[in-house]
Amino acid sequence: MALNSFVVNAGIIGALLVFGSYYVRHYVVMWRRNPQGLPNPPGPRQLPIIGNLLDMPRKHYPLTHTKWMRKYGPMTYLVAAGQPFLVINSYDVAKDLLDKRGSNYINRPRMVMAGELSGIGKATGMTQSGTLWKKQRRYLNKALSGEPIVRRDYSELMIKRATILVKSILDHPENFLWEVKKMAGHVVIEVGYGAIGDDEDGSHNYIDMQIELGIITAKTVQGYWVDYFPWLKHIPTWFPGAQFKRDGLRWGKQFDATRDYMFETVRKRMLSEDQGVSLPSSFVRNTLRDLYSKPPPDAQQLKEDEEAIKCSSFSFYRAGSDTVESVLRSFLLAMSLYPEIQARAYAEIERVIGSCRLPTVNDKGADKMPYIEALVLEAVRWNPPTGSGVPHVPIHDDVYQGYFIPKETIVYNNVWWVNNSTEFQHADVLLRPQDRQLSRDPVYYPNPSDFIPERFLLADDTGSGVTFNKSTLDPCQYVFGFGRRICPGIDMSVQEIWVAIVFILWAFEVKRKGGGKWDTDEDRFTFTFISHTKPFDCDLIPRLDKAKELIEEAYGSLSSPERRK
Ligand code: HEM
Repeated sequence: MALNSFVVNAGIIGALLVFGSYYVRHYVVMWRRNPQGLPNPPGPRQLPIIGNLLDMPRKHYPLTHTKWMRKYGPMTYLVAAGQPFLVINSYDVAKDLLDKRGSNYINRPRMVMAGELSGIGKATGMTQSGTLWKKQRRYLNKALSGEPIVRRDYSELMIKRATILVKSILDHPENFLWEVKKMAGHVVIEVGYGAIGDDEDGSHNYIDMQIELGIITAKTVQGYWVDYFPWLKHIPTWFPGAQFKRDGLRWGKQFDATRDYMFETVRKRMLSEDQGVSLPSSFVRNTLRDLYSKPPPDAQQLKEDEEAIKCSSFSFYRAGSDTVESVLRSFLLAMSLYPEIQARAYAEIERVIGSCRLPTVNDKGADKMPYIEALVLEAVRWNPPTGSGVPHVPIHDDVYQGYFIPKETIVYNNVWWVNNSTEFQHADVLLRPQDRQLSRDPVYYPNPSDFIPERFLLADDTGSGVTFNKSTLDPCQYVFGFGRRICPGIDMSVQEIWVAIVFILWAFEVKRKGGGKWDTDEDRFTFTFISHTKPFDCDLIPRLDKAKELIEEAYGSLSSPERRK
């Protein structure tokens, strides 16, 4: 008994000493770097020794960030275990800091568990700024820059994948959510690697591997003590309590093995292409071909470029699937909850495309189908996939609106907030008009929790239709992030979401099935790192026999590996 209480007391004292040393070090460093004594932005009161450790959310970040917004205004500042955090709750502040001062707010947080132990840090989105990251961005930007390039290079593939999606739902309507997940995964896998699995022995199914890695990623970013106390990563794996390290190293090996396998498979086949083996176009094949046709002057640079291609192709795989799936799930849930909106969208599809041909990307455009264009934006806004953004980190100290923001602060930007106009007026801090908020701002989006594509439309002068309303804030301006780290996949995502939505509505009527409570945002969405709808059920009822025939015909003309489901 006495020994037990000694161990407990020693543990508590040890923890207090560790926290205390971080706390003291943080304030000494701040005092030295901020000689004018400028205040930090407002935030919850910091307790001695542990700072704001108890205030830090472990889940539902966007909801907690929104609460802080009501209390502290456009910026909330916290310190936990010596690590400063800033939550931006305003579009204009995000533009000022992350866009206009983008060369400063360019880094990512040091995530010891996810980045260093588990190897996820090799993904473009986690790589710190520097030569490797710049090279990765250059390759990604070249492959994805601009709507015309996306339309030219990826439309055919997206139409093929949407055809397979509709065919799969026709065959197994009960699996519609799984089929949507697969489509989102298959598009990026095929763009990246030209195949959705290893065709030689069929033993590597890339989508299963992707789902496994997704589960691991979700575990690693949950917040481990080692993220607060990086020295913990040096404790030996056999040490009691070092399970996190054993897990991290195991997961890291799995990440590396998957990344290497997928890259090397394409590279080896590409090198034998000249001997008559033909290989489908893909990001890895095309960028490696360009690289090998004009190799850099020295072997070291060549190695760096190969590494950059390997990591950036893996980013398609990791960053471009869950996010698109999230928007498509939001769209399906909305269609089941708002049948009158679905009817309006289908009327436009029927008028422009009809039932005698498949949709094509040539049907896309605010001049051709403005309602569908608005529907896509509303699906993106309704539940932004990364509600609290992906954190940025400044490399230098900064002063903004009289507040001191230390370098290495972890900066979240909350693109979500739940509110309604009454609550807005009663907010503890009155927001100035220029501190515009994001997806749930009643000033920008009246009745923000409702799914209303019309908010992006105006009745046109002739009264015969609608035109696009350019004065409504386009959610793509914030949902895809800010500054130098902005998502390189915006055009690709918007086009892919458009193709999937049009194919689904053209082929099916989405009907609500089952009960459940779907009234509020909290009833509908998970607010996890990638926020999805909660599981829901609906019937997808085929609209027309002719549509079914056209899909069967298009599907029949695909080769067998493409049809592999
Ligand atoms: C609806 C779909 C998508 C959403 C909502 C989304 C959102 C985001 C956001 C918020 C960021 C962080 C930006 C920042 O730091 O400010 C990001 C980064 C990134 N996204 Fe996307 N994304 C989507 C689809 C895609 C696709 C299809 C790709 C694949 C090509 C992709 C590749 C990336 C990469 C590589 C980064 C890291 C960029 C960097 O750190 O330099 N994303 N995305």
